[in-house]
Amino acid sequence: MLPTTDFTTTQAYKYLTDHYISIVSKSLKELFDADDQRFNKFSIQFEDILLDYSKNRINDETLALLIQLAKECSLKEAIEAMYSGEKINVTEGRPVLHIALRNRSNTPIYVDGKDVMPDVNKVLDQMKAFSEAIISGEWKGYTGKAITDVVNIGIGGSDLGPVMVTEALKAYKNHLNLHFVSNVDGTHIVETLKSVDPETTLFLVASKTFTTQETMGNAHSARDWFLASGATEADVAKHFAALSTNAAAVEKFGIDTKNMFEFWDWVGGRYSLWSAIGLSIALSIGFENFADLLAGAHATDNHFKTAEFDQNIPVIMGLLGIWYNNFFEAETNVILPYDQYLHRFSAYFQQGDMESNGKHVDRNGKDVDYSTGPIIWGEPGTNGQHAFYQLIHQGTKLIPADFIAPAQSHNPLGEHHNMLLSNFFAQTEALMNGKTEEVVIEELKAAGKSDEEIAKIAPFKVFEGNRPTNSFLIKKITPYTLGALIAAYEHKIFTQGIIWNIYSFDQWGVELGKQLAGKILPELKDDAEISSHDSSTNGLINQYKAWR
Ligand SMILES: O=P(O)(O)OC[C@H]1O[C@H](O)[C@H](O)[C@@H](O)[C@@H]1O
Repeated sequence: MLPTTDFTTTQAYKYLTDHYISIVSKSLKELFDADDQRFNKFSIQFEDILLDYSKNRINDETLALLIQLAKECSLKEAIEAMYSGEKINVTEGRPVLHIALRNRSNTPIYVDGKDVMPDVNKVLDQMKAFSEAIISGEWKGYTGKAITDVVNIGIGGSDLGPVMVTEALKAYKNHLNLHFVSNVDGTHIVETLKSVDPETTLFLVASKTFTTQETMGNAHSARDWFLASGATEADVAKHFAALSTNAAAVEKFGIDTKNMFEFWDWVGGRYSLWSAIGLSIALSIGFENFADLLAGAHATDNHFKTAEFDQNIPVIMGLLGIWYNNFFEAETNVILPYDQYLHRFSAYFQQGDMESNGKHVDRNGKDVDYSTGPIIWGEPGTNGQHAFYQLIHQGTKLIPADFIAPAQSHNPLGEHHNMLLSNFFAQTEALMNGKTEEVVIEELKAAGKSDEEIAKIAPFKVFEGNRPTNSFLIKKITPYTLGALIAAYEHKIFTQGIIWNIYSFDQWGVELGKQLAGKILPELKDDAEISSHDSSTNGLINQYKAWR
């Protein structure tokens, strides 16, 4: 079972509270001046990933105390509990085993006394055979033509992972055109169907529960569109496959269970890209590349389980996040990939992190009196620099930032990659060092400004710096390194959830809105005036009825 320690009652937390006072008065620049070994000390290389975390507001003592905190919160035991298939998702009564989906060494993992690996491998074999048949053109649509387009219909965890990874690995893409429909807004499916041909399109209905309103709505509309093209019910089997844990609902929908790719309730939706939900990834980049993605994640799983905490990338990421969240009172964490292919990476971890650790009740069922999961956001560099970096550099909020960049580009083009990386290096340096008033004055003098002009403008040009960053330099974004990176972020979330003493693998907070939407939907059927809600909701519904 997971520990239930309140981390604010640990010795380490008390020491960290005092230690914070000594660190907060020091600038990063001073910390670097005081220790020429910072980079060597505070960086970790794992496989082809280098994490430099030296530009954080820490010193040796901070790190030692944070590691002590992890130990006092029994992080090691919690990792063991997850990996051994204990039902650590207590509120849903399930184990948490996305690690089993990428367990390429096939060591047995038991759930209720049964090794899950044979079933995992069976579905992987099914995905391999299916994706190869589609990619090679051996699989034919109902008029005998090969498949050219794949439409994944899913939302949340059944959409964001496949979207993020297929975009991130576009350089490995084959001839198939991938489309993703998630929003219940009819625009999404209508616009997608405009660009595909029913004779050559494969629909993947991706839903863990196979009850999600949006996905079921879109899947029904896709099937209606398919049948309206002249295809028959018998043709559905050639054009629809299901990725789900719910065989009964798949059958009820009319998808042949031969075309169903199964996964299990111990896979959380936001951790499911490694499961059958990743079929669109395997179709887009081929099964071997998908297997490499799993292998990269497996390498990180082993690293997380076995590396000492001071050499453990997910543990360090998690602890630094706690340092800022709970001592510096930072509210957000920005993720900034300097790689256009990674443009959905931050959006993916908005769900991964915020749905996991956006909780205010601890594992004892009590309200917490400390801050838990941060707000995750971000966009690729360099675009973000020209949009919101102003606030990161000169705003009033402390925003710890993760910078991610590949050393090798898939698209070497003239000086582009050096230009991109020069920005990547420059930003973390600028955030750390800032720019003093003296330097600003020097610059203005050199530009020929008068003393009066300088006095007027100088304050606005000062950067206080001292803004913390992590830098991930990755040799190249390959399926393997991407798998390793995603898994590192996943385990960072786990680390933080354990220390905050919350359950990271349920998501009750998304239910209320769904329930209420279910009540309101029948009220929208006719034009009768509504008075069953508060005045705001009534007013909005009635105006909607008047205008529609
Ligand atoms: O895969 P599904 O069962 O369709 O669920 C799709 C998504 O919807 C839910 O509301 C959850 O918040 C997500 O965690 C989940 O990924």
